[in-house]
Amino acid sequence: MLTFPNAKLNLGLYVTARRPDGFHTLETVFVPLPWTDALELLPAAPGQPTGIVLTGRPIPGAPETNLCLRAYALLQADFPRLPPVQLHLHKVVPIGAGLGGGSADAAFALKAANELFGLGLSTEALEGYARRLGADCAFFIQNRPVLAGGKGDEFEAIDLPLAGTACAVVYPGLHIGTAEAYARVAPRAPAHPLRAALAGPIETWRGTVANDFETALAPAYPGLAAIKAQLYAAGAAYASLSGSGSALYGLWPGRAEAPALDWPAEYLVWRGVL
Ligand SMILES: C[C@](O)(CO)[C@H](O)COP(=O)(O)OP(=O)(O)OC[C@H]1O[C@@H](n2ccc(N)nc2=O)[C@H](O)[C@@H]1O
Ligand SMILES: Nc1ncnc2c1ncn2[C@@H]1O[C@H](COP(=O)(O)OP(=O)(O)OP(=O)(O)O)[C@@H](O)[C@H]1O
Repeated sequence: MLTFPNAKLNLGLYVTARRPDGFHTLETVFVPLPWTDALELLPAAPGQPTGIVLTGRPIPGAPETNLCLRAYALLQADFPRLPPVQLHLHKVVPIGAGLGGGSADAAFALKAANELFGLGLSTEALEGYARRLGADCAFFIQNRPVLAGGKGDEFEAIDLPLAGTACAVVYPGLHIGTAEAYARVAPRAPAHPLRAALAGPIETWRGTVANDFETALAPAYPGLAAIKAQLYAAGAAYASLSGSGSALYGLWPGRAEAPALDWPAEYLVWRGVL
């Protein structure tokens, strides 16, 4: 079975408190971003153990630690008759970008195994497995816009005026580790509750919708603010860091496509429509 795990963007992100277990509570909105990896899951050849072939963008760490294998191992612990599988992950989405790429791969591996082997797991059950793999991971099970609370894994539906909005995502080649980014944030209550702020036209979000990681990361990564300024200079109605960075995005409602800007050659840029 061939799937295309997509990335996500965060619209607003408030780190509201530090929890006793070291994680943080969030208020954020997740939206799917159609920048995708490719992930194939097939029964392994007879006599072969479970394995993964990795192509595309290099992934730090040993292949055995890949989140897709960890996802399949979780299912095998509860379904001992699941056969060995051969996974092929072609990595496209940048890593350490705040785009949730690794989490998406793991969630899509769970969904593919559920379907291929007829496990009959409900959406809630799949989200339960996903939560054990990463805070972001459960979002990718339903993969539709949500207002998220808790660790970023408790969801409420939200309607957003985004359909047809042109978008550019800019990854400046900096790998910002998620734990490192959280360690730099001072938790606080949101200045503007997110659901109400996002109910306004996109043009108003600049004054009302913020990502707490932007200020927290600014001293160590001064180049991020310059990218955001370039997106606004190019006419974006709204621009922000996604998640814990280092990718930033701009939104151009009512335009067929985002402008092609003159970014340094080492940057990765995705342009498309949400
Ligand atoms: C920054 C976001 O992308 C926003 O959507 C996510 O919160 C990150 O979620 P994720 O990559 O799935 O994170 P995990 O793999 O679960 O956790 C990585 C590390 O990030 C920190 N972490 C993560 C999520 C959270 N709510 N609080 C945290 O403090 C913890 O130090 C944790 O050890
Ligand atoms: N399939 C995968 N894709 C990406 N990273 C993976 C994968 N499996 C395991 N990893 C590990 O997870 C780390 C990336 O996690 P990190 O949280 O920084 O980035 P991300 O998952 O790409 O997106 P985000 O920054 O939004 O969480 C990598 O350094 C790598 O060691």
